[in-house]
Amino acid sequence: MTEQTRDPRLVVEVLSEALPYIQRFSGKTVVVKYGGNAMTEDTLIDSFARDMVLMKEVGINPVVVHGGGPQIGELLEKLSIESRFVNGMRVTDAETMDVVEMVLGGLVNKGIVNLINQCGGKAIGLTGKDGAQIRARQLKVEHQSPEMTAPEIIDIGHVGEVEHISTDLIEMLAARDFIPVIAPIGVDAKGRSYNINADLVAGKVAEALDAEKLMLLTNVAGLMNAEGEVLTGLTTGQVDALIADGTIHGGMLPKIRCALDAVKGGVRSAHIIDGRVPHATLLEIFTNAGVGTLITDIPQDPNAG
Ligand SMILES: Nc1ncnc2c1ncn2[C@@H]1O[C@H](COP(=O)(O)OP(=O)(O)O)[C@@H](O)[C@H]1O
Ligand SMILES: CC(=O)N[C@@H](CCC(=O)OP(=O)(O)O)C(=O)O
Repeated sequence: MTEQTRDPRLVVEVLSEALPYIQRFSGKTVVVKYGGNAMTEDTLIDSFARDMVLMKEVGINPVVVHGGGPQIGELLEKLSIESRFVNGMRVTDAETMDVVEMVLGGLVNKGIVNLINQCGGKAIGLTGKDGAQIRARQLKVEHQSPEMTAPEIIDIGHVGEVEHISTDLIEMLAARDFIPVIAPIGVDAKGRSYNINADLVAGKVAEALDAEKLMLLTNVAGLMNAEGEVLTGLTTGQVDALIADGTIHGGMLPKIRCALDAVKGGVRSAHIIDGRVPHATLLEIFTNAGVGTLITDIPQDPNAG
């Protein structure tokens, strides 16, 4: 429907319906993880940027943590650098780390910042190196292939896990009406850079900020079972079983783990939602429509002791 044909009474009704949600979330922090797979269409990126600005305008504090896996893959391919993943993590040698830092900290980060600013917001782009806000250490990955009897610990290079998040820089910016946009690059005490999965960073940032919500935007309708049905309200035991039988694999592994960890760490709710749906984040915050997979708290497994 065009602006001219839209019934003004409907617009006012919709605005009025959003009032209780605006009141409920005003002053609260919402961490939005914007995945590289959800950034594929210009109109969707634009609607995402508008949503962040609208949230800020109604008094919510959005903090964006972005990915960019496909964009890193594209540049690596152009440079003829091979890339592979173990347990959803990119094996990152020194050469790959340089590309990761260029793509995430440069192209992708500044692209999102620019779009939010074009929509009338005040976005500031940062990596975890700014203010040393994402302290990281090397991630040791446990890997087991079918032919192995026991898992082995393997070194996948400059891949990090979050040791500590300093929130002062984010809080200072948010208090001055800026929207922080954070690239998932960490740094250790010796100044070494780490490539960290963006879901893991988003989860830790949400915990450190004591966020109301963590929204993980991706390119699927939510966490799905083998039949393709969206699952919601799962127990940790059910998640473990879905991982063991291979239903949850690849990029969904870090996503579900960080959602569970975030709610365990005090974030009120975590959502895995479809970034291909226009205005997915607003639908989640301002309406009753359930979008994607919701994780509120960790229900007790019936068989847990
Ligand atoms: N059980 C599952 N339900 C939904 N998606 C799954 C599942 N297991 C694996 N996936 C994969 O996880 C992908 C999302 O993770 P990822 O590619 O890292 O996205 P993003 O870039 O948004 O972080 C989906 O596109 C899908 O291919
Ligand atoms: C260690 C690791 O795998 N890091 C990711 C960082 C980007 C990311 O997480 O991007 P998406 O959210 O778009 O998947 C990578 O190199 O692709």
